[in-house]
Order: sequence, then structure tokens, then C-alpha cells
Amino acid sequence: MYDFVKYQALGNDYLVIDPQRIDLLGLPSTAQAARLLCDRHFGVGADGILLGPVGAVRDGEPVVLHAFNSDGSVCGRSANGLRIFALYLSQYHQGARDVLIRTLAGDTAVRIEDLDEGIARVEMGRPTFEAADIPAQDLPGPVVTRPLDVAGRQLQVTCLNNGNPHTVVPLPEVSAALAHELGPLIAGHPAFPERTNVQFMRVLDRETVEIEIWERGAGYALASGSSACAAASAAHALGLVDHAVRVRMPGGVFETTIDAQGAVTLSGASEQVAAGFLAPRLRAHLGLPAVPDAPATGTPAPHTDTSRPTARASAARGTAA
Ligand SMILES: N[C@H](CCC[C@H](N)C(=O)O)C(=O)O
Repeated sequence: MYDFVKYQALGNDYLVIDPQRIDLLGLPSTAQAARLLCDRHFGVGADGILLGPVGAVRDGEPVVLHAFNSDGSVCGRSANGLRIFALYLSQYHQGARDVLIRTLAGDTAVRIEDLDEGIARVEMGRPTFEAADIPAQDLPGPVVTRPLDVAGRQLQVTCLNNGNPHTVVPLPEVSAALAHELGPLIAGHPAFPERTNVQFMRVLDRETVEIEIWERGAGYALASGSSACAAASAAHALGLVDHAVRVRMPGGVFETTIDAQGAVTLSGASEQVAAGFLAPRLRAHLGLPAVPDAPATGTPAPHTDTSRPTARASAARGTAA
């Protein structure tokens, strides 16, 4: 069993860690350990960690997943994380094509549509725009087109919660520079007591939006599943798009659908990019016990896992375009 398996979905990367191998929740500081593992200079590097399955996997019962952002904070529900975790289950745990995953934000159904291409669909349900549920304060709910002062600029924002909080800022032009400039100010704005993910959105036509993302707890992101869903939901609530919305991000394109009740699904590819072991010194630094099959000096350990992954998303960038 590996210490971690790394996946990416349009450039949004996650480490999947089996708690039986690395008991992150049992460490004195889970947040600190998650932060170090996600650190791109001193650790392995990722936008977040998917820790699961937590507890036994039983037929007919949801599989429990805990997720962390790269700053060590807890991530309620990650749409890419769920799709990646479903793929991981099918590659390493003989998971079914349809799986129900239990997150802190509730149970979510994921279907693997094409294992070879790594394509999975996640049912994100109906978001809430109510201020109390986002949570957002001093923005009377529903928070649709409300003014928000950000560093002397008055922006019109639409906020929602689809498992985690999002603030969508429709603008005539969006850019990575703008996301870096305003993203952290909105994510940490006092109006959002639990912080917020931020999407700067340009609506291109009734089926297409373009977003730049600043993720709560992870910063600038090339793509994000729940952000794509949030942008589609906000554009739909504003009457700017119809029921099938293509969301373009720097990392590529996701397809979303919104049903008559407002429930959102997202489909797209993800792929495994690496699997490996932590060096013994890093394990020790994290407070983890040594394991017999980890490579001691950087020499790869013999591969003992027979369930070799088969799925690869071909040309993940722009696959769903
Ligand atoms: N990348 C994730 C979203 C992470 C959300 C996280 N930043 C939080 O709000 O805790 C996704 O694909 O949905």
C-alpha cells in the first residue's frame, strides 16, 4: 500500500491518503501535517488531501471521506475531490461504478462514467443562496446581486453554499491577476465568517461561462469542481444561462447541468499522476511510525499492490471542451 496516490483534475491536484497507512486524524496536529504534505516546496505538494476510506467499507453503506485544504483547514465538500476519490476507490478498493461518499457536508453520489478516461459525474445537489446557510453576514439573504465593499471597490456579488461557501463576482473581463488581487480580500472578508471560495465570472453565452478562481484554504486554483458548479448556479440564478453550462477555467472545461429544481451535476476527467512513499525522515517529522515497506534511501520499494490503476484521462486539459 502506498503512502499517497496523487491525482489531478484539470490541474486541481489532491493526495489520496488511506488512514490505515497514515492516521492523519490521530496526529496531534492534523492541520499542520496536512499543510506540510500539501506544501509544494517542503512536502509532496497538492491543493488538498483526501483522507479515506475512514472506517470500514461496507456494501450498501456510504464510504466516509475527510478532506483538507492545502492550508490545513477542513474542506466540507470538494467536487473534484469526490470524483477523484471515486476513481481511487475503483482503482484500489474494487469500488463500484456508483458510489455514495459521506463528507462533512453530507452524502454525495458519484458515478464513474468512463473508467479508462477517468470521467466521473458528481451530484452536487441544490445550493442555498440564504445568507444564514452560506454563511454571510450583513448581506440580507438570498444573496443574489448584493453590494460588497472590497478595498474601496463596490462589487456586486452572488453567494451560495453547495457544500462549501462560494462568492461569484460577475464581471465583463476576468484574469488571473484580478483573482490574485481581489481573491484573498474577498475570501477573508468579514462578511464571510467561515471564509469563502471566490469565482470571478465572465458570461460568454447562455451555455458558457469563464471563471478565475481563488479557493478558500488553497489560493489560486487552475480549476475547481465546486467552483464550476457555483458559477453555473449563480449565472442560472441571475437568468444568464440555461440548463447546461460549460465552465471554462485556466485548467480546462467542466460540463455542468442544472435541473428544474436547481440541482447541479458536474462531469469531467481526472487522472492519477503519481503514487509513492514519504521518506522516513518526513514520516518521523510528522510523528508517524516507521513502516517496513517504505524505501529507506530513495530506492523505490518493490511494487506489491496488484490492483494496478488502469484509468488514465487522455489529454485532461480541455477534455470536456
Ligand atoms: N477544489 C474543490 C473545492 C475545494 C473547496 C475548498 N477550498 C473549501 O471551501 O474548503 C472542488 O473541486 O470542489
